[in-house]
Amino acid sequence: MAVYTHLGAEELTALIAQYDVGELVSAKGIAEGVSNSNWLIETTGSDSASSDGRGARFILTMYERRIELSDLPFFLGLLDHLSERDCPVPRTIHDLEGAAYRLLDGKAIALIEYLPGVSVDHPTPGQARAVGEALAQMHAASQDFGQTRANGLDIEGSRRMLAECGTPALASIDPALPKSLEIAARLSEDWPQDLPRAICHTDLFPDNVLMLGDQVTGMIDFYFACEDAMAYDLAVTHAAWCFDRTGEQFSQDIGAALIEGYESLRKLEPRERECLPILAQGACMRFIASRAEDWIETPADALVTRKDPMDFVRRLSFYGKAGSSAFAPSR
Ligand SMILES: Nc1ncnc2c1ncn2[C@@H]1O[C@H](COP(=O)(O)OP(=O)(O)O)[C@@H](O)[C@H]1O
Ligand SMILES: N[C@@H](CCOP(=O)(O)O)C(=O)O
Repeated sequence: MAVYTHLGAEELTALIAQYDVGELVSAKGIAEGVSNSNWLIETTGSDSASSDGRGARFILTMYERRIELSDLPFFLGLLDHLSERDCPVPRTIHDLEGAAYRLLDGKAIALIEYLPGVSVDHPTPGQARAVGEALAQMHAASQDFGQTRANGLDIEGSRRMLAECGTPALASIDPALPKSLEIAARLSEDWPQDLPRAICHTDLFPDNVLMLGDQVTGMIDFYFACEDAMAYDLAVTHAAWCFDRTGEQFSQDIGAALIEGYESLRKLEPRERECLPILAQGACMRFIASRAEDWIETPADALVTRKDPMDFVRRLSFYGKAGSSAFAPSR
């Protein structure tokens, strides 16, 4: 689930009245997601690409965890920048005073364009190809964004987050988990610093991509977006799309299609290709760290499905053993 905060009908009606989107018709809490509270909002207005004669639909997001208020102009401005450049990204709906976000009881909220599509559980090579292409399009479109944000969960940030969990707490999740600390230290020492950069999504999992058939209709959840190496973003997406949920089964075909789609718009430099194995291991480390921290900090009775860090320990081990063969074209 991800509705952490209850908003009453009166509160929602008053909130929607602050936007030029018509009157509130309905608001339904959205179960998916883990970080923020989200509602699907319907209004009497028609100011939305998704309007189908029944009114207009929007996503209302209340920012709950891991998001600094000072980063919101970057995230919401990025949505507008990318959607203006025809990337499949929802735009931010600004309020009557032009503000991209508002505060409600001390929490930030934003109204976001609703995009059609569904998240796939078992992607096909055609879908992976489209995702690779959409990622490359986003990297190109972000070049003139003009704002930047550091990656707080880069390899050193991930190593620190994991270390702060403490060995006993990590071992209580799984006895094999503390070993990741040593690997994180090694990756941090060897991390490449010379790769071409752009604004990256850094969390482009299947549940953050909306699709209709083989078409990407929406890339959402840009709340980890930051400046980093473009090949790192591709490596994150590879780790997120090319395995079954638990990380036991790797699909060479999905990986090859993803990279082929990316390279149809932006060819990787030889140095970027050479670094893919270490970048993918760093990507796994980032999700091991955040999942371990969430696992330890989430109360056992919270209505949130905790994600297992071991799913990414398995991927990490795969990338460590496979090296560059994990990124080879399909046979
Ligand atoms: N712009 C959008 N258009 C359509 N559905 C969306 C949009 N944004 C979010 N959603 C829906 O809300 C769910 C949760 O959103 P997400 O941003 O991933 O939340 P969280 O940050 O909590 O992970 C998504 O899985 C999707 O179903
Ligand atoms: N994709 C990450 C978790 C981040 O959560 P999101 O719902 O905000 O995408 C993971 O799988 O660990």
